[in-house]
Amino acid sequence: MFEGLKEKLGSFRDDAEEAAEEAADDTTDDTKAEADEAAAETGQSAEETGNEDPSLGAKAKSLATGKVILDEDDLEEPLWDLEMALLESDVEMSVAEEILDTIEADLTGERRGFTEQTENIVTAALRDALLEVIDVGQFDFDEHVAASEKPVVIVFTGVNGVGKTTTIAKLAKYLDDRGYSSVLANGDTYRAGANEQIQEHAERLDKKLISHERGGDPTAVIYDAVEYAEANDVDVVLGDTAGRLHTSNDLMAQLEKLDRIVDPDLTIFVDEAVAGQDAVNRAKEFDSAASIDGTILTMADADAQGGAAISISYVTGKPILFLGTGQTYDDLEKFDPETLVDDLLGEA
Ligand SMILES: Nc1nc2c(ncn2[C@@H]2O[C@H](COP(=O)(O)OP(=O)(O)OP(=O)(O)O)[C@@H](O)[C@H]2O)c(=O)[nH]1
Repeated sequence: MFEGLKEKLGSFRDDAEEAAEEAADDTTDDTKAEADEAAAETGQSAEETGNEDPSLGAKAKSLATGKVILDEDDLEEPLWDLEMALLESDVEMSVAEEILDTIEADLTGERRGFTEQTENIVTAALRDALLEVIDVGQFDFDEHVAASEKPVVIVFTGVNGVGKTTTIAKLAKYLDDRGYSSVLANGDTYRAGANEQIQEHAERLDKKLISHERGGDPTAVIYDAVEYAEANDVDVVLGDTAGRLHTSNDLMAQLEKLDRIVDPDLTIFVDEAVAGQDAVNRAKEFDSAASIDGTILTMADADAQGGAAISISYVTGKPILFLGTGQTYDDLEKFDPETLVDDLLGEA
């Protein structure tokens, strides 16, 4: 998962560390030269005079503890390369800029005190920068379900063909494993074959499916599912919707009606990690049309770039809740920003 991105982050780390070492050498040389000069003037050694320039002395000394790091010029090239690498990985422009700003602020000047090796300092800056954009509005899905009044109604939105149906089935299994019953509802009354497709999953998972004829009203389907859940003590309603984005008015009208009549607890946007920047753009559009509460990215297992995973939370202001990591029902990983960042930095 995200191998290409890991490699690029690794290259930045190497380059930034090298730049840090070079800057450290320069500073040490400067300090030594100043001290030697002062010693030559008095005919004593620098240690004897105690005459080392206090600021340079402090700077050189701090290199051992890693307190003063670099100035902007030292970092210009590695940061430029990192920006290009992030954009190549389909990271959204504003997200790439935020990452660079955080790294620069962390590594230059004395904004933070470090007590470790250069390697750790660069890694810490990268970690901070990644978390800054990925860890946005994160909430615990399991806790949310536990704390919500039952039935919890979760509606899924997003364009067709991104694995939405499989994701709903995976989530039914996920909930099952945690002791929650669920009912599936096919609010995608638009697409031919949608009922049959979700029915197959429902049968395999031994779940009830509520569906209407093709062309029916999606809100009515989900409403029926809520009634079914209430009557049968079912904990969670998982409702698919048609992912049409022909005009956002269509979508808005559909979701406004859903909001008014069913009032879902969560609206989750589903898209493919592999779609990169397209997924990020769609997330923005769906969020402005439907005000999403979070995202599930499918096909993360097939995505080397990681651009969508890095960008979507920052761009929408809503967290990623799960990653789809394969084709079986168990291939759904709860999203944890720290775990992702550890993985990206090879620290998992
Ligand atoms: N490798 C991988 N395959 C997935 C993942 N999620 C879904 N798939 C596969 O993608 C294919 C399409 O998934 P479906 O759920 O049927 O999605 P769809 O019918 O194309 O479209 P929607 O349900 O409308 O999104 C299926 O073969 C799924 O097994 C995932 O996270 N990783």
